[in-house]
Amino acid sequence: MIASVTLSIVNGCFPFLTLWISKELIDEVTRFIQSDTWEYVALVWLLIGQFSITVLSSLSKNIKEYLDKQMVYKVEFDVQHMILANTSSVPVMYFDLAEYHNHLQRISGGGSRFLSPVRTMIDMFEAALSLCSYAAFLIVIHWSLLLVSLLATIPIFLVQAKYSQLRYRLHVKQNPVAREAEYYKYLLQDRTSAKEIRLFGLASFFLNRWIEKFVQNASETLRLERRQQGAEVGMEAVSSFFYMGMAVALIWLARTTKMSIGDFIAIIQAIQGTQGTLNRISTLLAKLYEEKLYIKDFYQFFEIKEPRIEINKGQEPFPTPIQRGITFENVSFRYIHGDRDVLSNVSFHINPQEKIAIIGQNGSGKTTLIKCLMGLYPPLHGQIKIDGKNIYDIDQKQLLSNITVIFQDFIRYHLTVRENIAVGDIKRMDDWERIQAVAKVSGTDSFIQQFALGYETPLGRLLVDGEDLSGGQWQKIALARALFRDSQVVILDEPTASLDPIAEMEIFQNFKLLADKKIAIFISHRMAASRMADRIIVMKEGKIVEMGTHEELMELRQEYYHMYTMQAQWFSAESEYTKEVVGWRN
Ligand SMILES: Nc1ncnc2c1ncn2[C@@H]1O[C@H](COP(=O)(O)OP(=O)(O)OP(=O)(O)O)[C@@H](O)[C@H]1O
Repeated sequence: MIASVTLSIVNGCFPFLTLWISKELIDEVTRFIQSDTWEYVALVWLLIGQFSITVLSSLSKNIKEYLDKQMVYKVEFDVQHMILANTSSVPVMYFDLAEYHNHLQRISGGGSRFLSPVRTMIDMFEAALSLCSYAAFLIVIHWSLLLVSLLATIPIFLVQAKYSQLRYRLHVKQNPVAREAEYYKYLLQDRTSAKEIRLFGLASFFLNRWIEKFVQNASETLRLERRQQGAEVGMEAVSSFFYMGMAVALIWLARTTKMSIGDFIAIIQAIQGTQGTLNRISTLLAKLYEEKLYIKDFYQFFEIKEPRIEINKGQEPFPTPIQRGITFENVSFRYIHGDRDVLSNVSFHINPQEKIAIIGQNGSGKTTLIKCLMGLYPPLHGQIKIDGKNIYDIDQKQLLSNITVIFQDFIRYHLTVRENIAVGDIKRMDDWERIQAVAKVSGTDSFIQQFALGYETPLGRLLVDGEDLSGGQWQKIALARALFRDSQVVILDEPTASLDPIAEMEIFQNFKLLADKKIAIFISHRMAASRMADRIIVMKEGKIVEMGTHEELMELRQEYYHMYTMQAQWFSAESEYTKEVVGWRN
């Protein structure tokens, strides 16, 4: 930036130098033509001088242009890097906060916000230079001329500063509406939503929503703009009034003193020049003020501290191998904006190498329980312990690397098959043998062999030649990824929801093998799968209502029994359900 500013000052000198050397050259050429002698040394030097100035001027201009571009990239890089470093490391709970997303969107304008004040300051520097020369001229005539010129600018500056602040406040207020508009735009542009938008004929519905939100923001902005323009006209009238007073005073001076017409015109021009420059400085100052607000907002984003979000600062190592197991002690949890406990007083213990199934109706808190175990969501009350150590005392990296989870909404990475599996343990990216082994166990290998590029086939539609997979095939890839990571605890949240019955059967047959010597937790709505577990936890409305083996729970004849028999009845020709459903056909 310093180099760029220096070069703009240097560039400003070149026109004077060019003018001067052209004048000298013309004089020298005239003298040379009229002279009888061949004295050409001075002429040659002047030509060399002109050549050098042209080259140097071009060099300096182009270096400055390059430096400016480099500055844009550097600032853009730093800004984006800071944002990405933040979004990829803040506690996951921040993503549940709408304010976080609003703030993120406000600052995502990029590096231009940072470069703009730099340009404004350079402009101000130039304006200040010309102001100095006008001011010097006016002070020589009378100091009051400069004072009145300064006073005349104050109203305009005040209006501009006020509206800069109003514009910033409006921007903050409009942010949620802008995000909403963005969402409707996304729905209308996104590949995955394209089918359903057409199926339900939602295009004009979302388009109208987008128009509504867009127009709402645009009309508010324009209303403010109109008010500002009106206020500026008023303030300019006030300034002109000052200047008119000065003009009258000058006319009176011209009449009563010996001021020449030339002096009078020069003073009027100096006053006009001062007025113009001061107005420009005032506009630039207001702009700088507005830019300051945005930059402050940018830095505030990185200082957000949500008191309700506990940061995991544990240092202790993860117990390896786990010897006593995992314990939930009276754990209660509530989402940050929630008004009820999603988990309440949950207590249970999992022994080393035990296989646990968690079942329960939709929304009963199964996934939330897993998110708490991973240390992503701190309990409101109670503790989660592994071998007696509170998970918040364990180093977070170690905790996460010892727990593998496949969530229902796992990521479908637009990477190659090999990379999709290997991201499960990025350090072992090149462990070919293991990649192939887990691909075989998860059932991925059989369909990968059909692709010409095999494991190097890009998946998804982002890359050229990318292959898209079916829901079940993606799920197999996710399963392979989880297996690739050799952790002590494996958690599968609805692992087989998209799998066909044969694949599901295979996965469950392999499950004991896959999770051998590990603690395994799986959440499933397929009641039959829960029979594989050593113990079953039944959840209802955030509480554990039953716990035991399949046989024990069946004997209890309560929640589990009802859920199990209800599903089993679908397959029994004698059951009431089957008779009713078959009855629909008749
Ligand atoms: N990020 C969140 N913010 C606020 N509430 C949430 C959030 N995630 C889940 N919930 C609420 O917490 C409750 C439990 O959700 P959870 O996902 O744990 O249920 P689940 O038992 O896994 O359900 P399913 O069987 O449908 O997957 C639900 O009522 C849901 O509305």
